[in-house]
Amino acid sequence: MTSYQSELGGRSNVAEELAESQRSISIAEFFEKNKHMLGFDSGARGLVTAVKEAVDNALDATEEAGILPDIYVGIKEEGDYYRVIVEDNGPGITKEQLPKVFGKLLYGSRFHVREQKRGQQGIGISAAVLYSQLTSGKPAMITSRTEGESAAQYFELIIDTDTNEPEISVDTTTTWDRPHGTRIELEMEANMRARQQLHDYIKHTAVVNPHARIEFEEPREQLKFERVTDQLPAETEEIRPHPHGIELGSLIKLLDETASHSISGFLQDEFTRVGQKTADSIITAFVDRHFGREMSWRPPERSAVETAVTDAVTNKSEEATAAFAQRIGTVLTERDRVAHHELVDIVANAAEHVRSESNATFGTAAQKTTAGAVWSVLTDDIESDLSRIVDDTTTSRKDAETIDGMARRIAVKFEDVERHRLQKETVASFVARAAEQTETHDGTTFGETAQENVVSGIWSVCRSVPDDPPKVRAVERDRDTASELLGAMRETDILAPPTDCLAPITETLVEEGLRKEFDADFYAATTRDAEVHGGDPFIVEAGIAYGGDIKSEGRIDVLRFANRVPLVYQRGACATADVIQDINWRNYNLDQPGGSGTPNGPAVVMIHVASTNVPFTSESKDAIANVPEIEHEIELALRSAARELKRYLKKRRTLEQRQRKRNVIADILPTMADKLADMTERESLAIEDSLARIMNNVLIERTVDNDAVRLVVTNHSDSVADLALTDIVSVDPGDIEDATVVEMDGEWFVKWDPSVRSGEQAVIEYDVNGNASFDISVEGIEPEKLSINA
Ligand SMILES: Nc1ncnc2c1ncn2[C@@H]1O[C@H](COP(=O)(O)OP(=O)(O)OP(=O)(O)O)[C@@H](O)[C@H]1O
Repeated sequence: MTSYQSELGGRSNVAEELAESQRSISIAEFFEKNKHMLGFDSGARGLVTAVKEAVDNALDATEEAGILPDIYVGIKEEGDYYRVIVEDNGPGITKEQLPKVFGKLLYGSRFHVREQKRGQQGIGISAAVLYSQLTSGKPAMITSRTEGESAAQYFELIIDTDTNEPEISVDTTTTWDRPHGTRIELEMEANMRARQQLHDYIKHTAVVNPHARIEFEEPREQLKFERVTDQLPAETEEIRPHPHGIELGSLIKLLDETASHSISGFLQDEFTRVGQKTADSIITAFVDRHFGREMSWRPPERSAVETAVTDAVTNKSEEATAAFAQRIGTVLTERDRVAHHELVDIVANAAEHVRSESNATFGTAAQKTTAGAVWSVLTDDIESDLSRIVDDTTTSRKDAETIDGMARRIAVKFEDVERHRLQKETVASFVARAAEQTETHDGTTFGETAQENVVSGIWSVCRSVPDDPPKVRAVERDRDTASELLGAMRETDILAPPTDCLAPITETLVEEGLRKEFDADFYAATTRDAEVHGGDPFIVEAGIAYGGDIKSEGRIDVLRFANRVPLVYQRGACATADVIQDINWRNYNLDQPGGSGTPNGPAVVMIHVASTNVPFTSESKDAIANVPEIEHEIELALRSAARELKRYLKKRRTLEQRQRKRNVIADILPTMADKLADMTERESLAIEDSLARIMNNVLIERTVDNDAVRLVVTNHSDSVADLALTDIVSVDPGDIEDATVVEMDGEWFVKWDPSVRSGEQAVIEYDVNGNASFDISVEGIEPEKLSINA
């Protein structure tokens, strides 16, 4: 860079020279220099990112069109380069859109849409095109066919980085065996060092997209994932922003763009979950913030009110004045408290009342004078009113002197407040100042909680004013007013956003996905209810697989997904990692050396965040940002799945203890039985029967007497046993009462599902002709709780 340091003193020249070298930077130029931001920081990573961007788009496009995805991913070595091919059976892209979709960064259909999609930014696939042209010098080759078109479009293009526009070198038609869809071929400088991540991405994509058929071919390996369901994910709906999640800048932009004039219309038109009632509540809170509320005071004696009115009114007959004064006195003193605007109303209504009764008129000027006079009486002794509020709202016993001191000091501050109309912060500042003065002058502290209580006490008797809220244009023009509206929106209770814009994987499929991928002993899954962050709804799901073939050494594996896309990089920078490390996994019976960090053991944890806008840490969408609302939900989802794991592990431990006990008894019992038989010269005991009784087990016994077979279930446990028994018999047992018999390949499957209560027996009997063999299997009970003598 040119140095201007020697040109001391000639600052204006430096500025001019600098000005000459300043020019705008095209987005494509920017990303050309900052490839890492988009996940193209190395050849190994570039390959994974290119595949990921193209496959995510393929899945989005097919699902949007209601088509079950059929995707081919190929990676081929081409001399020093690699060629990435991704093909889908989606709706295809029109000839007009195609060059921009692939040849222009920040061009896409999802950026402005509040709906759960894999793609968000309109940058992914064009970034892959940019990376490919940068490293290989070759254009992107794209084939696309829309439904019903006789031929497919074929384009070769690069991105002109100066203009961020596509530069088309080939534009022709071609034949293609797919009736509709898109195929993209990119050549790039790359290597297969990230083979593991690539495989993980493809495998895990298949896990959370069981409706997709994915074929994957790379130089060394070929993988095929058949679809396991014909059910497309639930269709998602686009939604408007939620009032709780919007920022001030976005609110002002919406105010600028809306066609509504009133705030009520604006709120109902532009936001989700805002109907007339919610809009009214927001507006009340907005008016409170914008105009303030008016303090209401306890009415004085009726006679004082009447005297004030009589003294204030001139030029009216005595009779009419008395009627006017009486009316005001009656209505006012019937009220618990009265604020300034209420007083004005009371006076106006009294004037109307007197006019209808006696034809005497009290015009606007008379009403104003009257209201002024009554207001003086009403606010004559606000100190004792405030004293009562301070006393009622402070729980710890403050002495009367402190209470009165506070009340007196707050009351003084009302003197300068017109109509006693003020914002809550002003009330708070009055109270804080009064507390300060009380401490200085009386030496008594009035703590923060006590101050807050007094503020709430005063604010709760302040009345909302009837003024109309400002119109949309006025709010949009004034940042402070817009901020007041935003505060009101955030403070109002509003239903959580609808979730039809989200398509969670669902508990069943999370569990099934884990089953497909891991041979474990135990699985648990949770799908949380929707929550909001930044105006966008989101749902967190979590799953745990434990035991079985999962490796037990080292840290547990964590599978992360965002909008059904596996996240394979930046594990440590992800909100999921922070949440996992902060949980005390020892509480859930997992090994966690030192009591913090990722736990050890034979477990895999899966976390899915679905949102209309997943907050990623960067444009490469590798890691979820630390948004507190999302972290909280991740924690709750994980804890819920972990609780099930804990229950399972506890039960397993109990069963293991039970098994150990059984083994010990089973060792001793035969010896004891033999000894006893010897001594008593009786037949030896049926060991299994005794064992079952000692262990409180369910006992299954078969006896065969000549051809008669008797199968008995005795329940020694203290709960009902619902069993599913299958006895495979080598000869035809004929029909059996209470059981079904199915013949298969010369064997008879006797199926019996007895439900046996504690302490009871169930029996079936059948005949076999000749020498039969039996093989029994039992389901519906843990093996540790079962004794079989059959
Ligand atoms: N295979 C495809 N079939 C149909 N349309 C596609 C396909 N690939 C991309 N598109 C269209 O091109 C647009 C741009 O895709 P791109 O990958 O650049 O961005 P995105 O998917 O919207 O967001 P992100 O940058 O987060 O990936 C998409 O929004 C979509 O409208």
